[in-house]
Amino acid sequence: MSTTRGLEGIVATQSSVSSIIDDQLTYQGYDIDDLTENASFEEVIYLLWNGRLPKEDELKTFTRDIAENMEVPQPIFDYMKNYDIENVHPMAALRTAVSQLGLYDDEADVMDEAANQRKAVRLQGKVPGIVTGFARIRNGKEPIAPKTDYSFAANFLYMLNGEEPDEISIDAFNKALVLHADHELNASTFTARVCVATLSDIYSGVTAAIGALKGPLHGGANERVMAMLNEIGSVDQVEPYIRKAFDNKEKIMGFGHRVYQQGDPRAKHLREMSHKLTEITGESKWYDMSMKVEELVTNEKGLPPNVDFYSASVYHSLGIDHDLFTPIFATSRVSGWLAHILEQYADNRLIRPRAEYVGPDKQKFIPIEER
Ligand SMILES: CC(=O)SCCNC(=O)CCNC(=O)[C@H](O)C(C)(C)COP(=O)(O)OP(=O)(O)OC[C@H]1O[C@@H](n2cnc3c(N)ncnc32)[C@H](O)[C@@H]1OP(=O)(O)O
Ligand SMILES: O=C([O-])CC(=O)C(=O)O
Repeated sequence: MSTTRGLEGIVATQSSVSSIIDDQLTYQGYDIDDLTENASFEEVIYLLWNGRLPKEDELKTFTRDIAENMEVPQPIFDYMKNYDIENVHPMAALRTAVSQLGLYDDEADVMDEAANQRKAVRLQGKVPGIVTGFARIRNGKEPIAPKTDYSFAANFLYMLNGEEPDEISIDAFNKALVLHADHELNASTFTARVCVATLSDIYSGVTAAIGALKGPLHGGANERVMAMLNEIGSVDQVEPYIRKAFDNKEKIMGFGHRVYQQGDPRAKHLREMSHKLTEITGESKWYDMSMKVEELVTNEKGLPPNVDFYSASVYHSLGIDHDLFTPIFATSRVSGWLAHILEQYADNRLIRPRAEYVGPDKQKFIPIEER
């Protein structure tokens, strides 16, 4: 038996949802650059779940269908109100709430394809309300009901702030959602597929995936990027901070990637958005500091930024609390998880690899009083 640490380079399944080939990311064959410039997030969800772009009437119906499924069951909000909420991370709250959603869905364990498609719409619709509802409840405010004539991106910002969002913010948020929607067999997507390959339900699969995304080596890095920028404080402090981190062999959050060799194709879009948005807010320092960090880490360690690096200053510029960055990643990625879950169900086989045993051999049981 031979093992590959972290399953690096192992091809564990076939998938037609998204691909990374020669450092280029595509969803169902459409280049991410093209989709980021031109597509709404709803169009991308439809594409991921159906394998093709929607026609005009299909998109209208689908967009409305998701918006009409955004209301979160009140008991989930009531439960949040009983948390020791100041000590609850929003990713933990999201993980718990998605698990609870299964309790309020009569079809949770109905496994036919049509029921799974309906559950996918219900789940995708409710994640924004959970994230924004939690953010409001912890600030002593009531959750805000979605507007059925708003887009997904507009509804998220509206439910978060209780104000009609401006076009620049909606466009930036929509682009961020498109960029984060899917990413081949990343850790959280693999987790979702392993879970549902036992023929467990969609809510279990997405709950497991949220748990995997939460970690700092995966989606949890974006929140930590902002913490690092905050700690650095100003452009002239970037170099001493990063050199000290190098000396201490610390990982710089938002850099490196298991698959990309030359760089993450999503980062350039987020870099550009960060530039534009920080100019608008009059806080270019976040962009300038990020550029300086990138210059040092890329030149000296050969590590380019990944999707989590510039998304931090983008979300900060949209006025979003830093611990909501990873839940926003999840709000988008749930579309990819669901696409992979549906694909797994359509041609399922239990995922059960082997472990090479390296523990002690031929042990003999010793009675407790003799140990
Ligand atoms: C959406 C996403 O999930 S994107 C990734 C988000 N995560 C981060 O940004 C966290 C920081 N980055 C990392 O920890 C890694 O680059 C990962 C987790 C993304 C990829 O991990 P792996 O493919 O397992 O690479 P691994 O951690 O083995 O790193 C290989 C080498 O590069 C170094 N390295 C990798 N990333 C970094 C980093 N961000 N800062 C400093 N050094 C790094 C490692 O220390 C290691 O060096 P060594 O060989 O001298 O020990
Ligand atoms: O693919 C990965 O390993 C992590 C990543 O970039 C993502 O999930 O978007």
